[in-house]
Amino acid sequence: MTPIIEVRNLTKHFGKVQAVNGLSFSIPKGICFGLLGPNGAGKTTTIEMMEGITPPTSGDILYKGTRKNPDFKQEAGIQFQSTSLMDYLTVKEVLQLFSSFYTHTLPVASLIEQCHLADFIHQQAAKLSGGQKQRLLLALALVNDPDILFLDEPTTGLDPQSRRNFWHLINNIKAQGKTVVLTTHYMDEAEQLCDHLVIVDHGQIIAEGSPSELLHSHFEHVFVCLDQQDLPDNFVTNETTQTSSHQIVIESRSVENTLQRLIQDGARLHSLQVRNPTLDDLFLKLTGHSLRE
Ligand SMILES: Nc1ncnc2c1ncn2[C@@H]1O[C@H](COP(=O)(O)OP(=O)(O)OP(=O)(O)O)[C@@H](O)[C@H]1O
Repeated sequence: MTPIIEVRNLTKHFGKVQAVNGLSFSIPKGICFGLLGPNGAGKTTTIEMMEGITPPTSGDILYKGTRKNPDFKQEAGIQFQSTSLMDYLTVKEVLQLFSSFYTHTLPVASLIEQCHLADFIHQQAAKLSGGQKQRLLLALALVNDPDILFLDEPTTGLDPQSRRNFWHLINNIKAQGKTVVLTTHYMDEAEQLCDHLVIVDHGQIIAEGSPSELLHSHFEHVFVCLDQQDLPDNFVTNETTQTSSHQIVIESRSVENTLQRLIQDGARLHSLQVRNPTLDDLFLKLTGHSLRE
């Protein structure tokens, strides 16, 4: 089946800065596709080129198999990283205003219900909390009932509860068969929402696949973590260890064997944690630095 978006050898220079450096990927219809990378990796520039906001320096972007598809503007919904709203309008008035820009729209009542806006429809946009504003921006991106929804770092700055609420809304949108393209630097967001991920650093793809494929193909072990002070001075292991601040992280292929040896060697286990590798660990392994740096 023709991908809904296909990107070929995309580059973008801003003067001497090479923001995007030869990206190629395809987005099948109906999935949640994520661009994951640290600040400055080129995510916003890439999504804005797909949205048609920023012209590429070189490369091609095909929508439903063609370069210039006149339907794109009617069929795409965009939530920018930051948007200025008419602060003196109420939530309902903003929704009505944006609806007037399109010929085909979803009923305002349905947007209010889908994005959980009912409790503050008469509130001025300026008075919304961070989470409420993001839900309004999501509703505005859905006004034209888009086939494809672009979300640029949609939960940056939100508290954990608001982020989870937002993820719930995105999963409902996915369940309607819409394609979602999002950028994020949160590995948990990528793991929760994305069916397929492209991990970018310095404008280039460093890994690609579903979150579970990526983790299974790069890691055969789990992490056994202990406070440094709980290990005996003479502790030696043939497993790979990393030290992060005051913690020792042992890459263990058998938790049972690692624990047995720790006990034999007289380690104290009260700070023990066993955890699976994350996308942040993968990023660290591939680039030598953390997603959060
Ligand atoms: N309009 C511009 N003019 C000059 N440089 C730019 C411009 N837009 C982006 N850049 C540079 O291009 C690089 C990629 O920026 P981009 O915003 O795409 O990264 P990002 O991954 O989205 O980061 P963030 O998560 O911080 O938004 C950065 O070095 C940035 O400074």
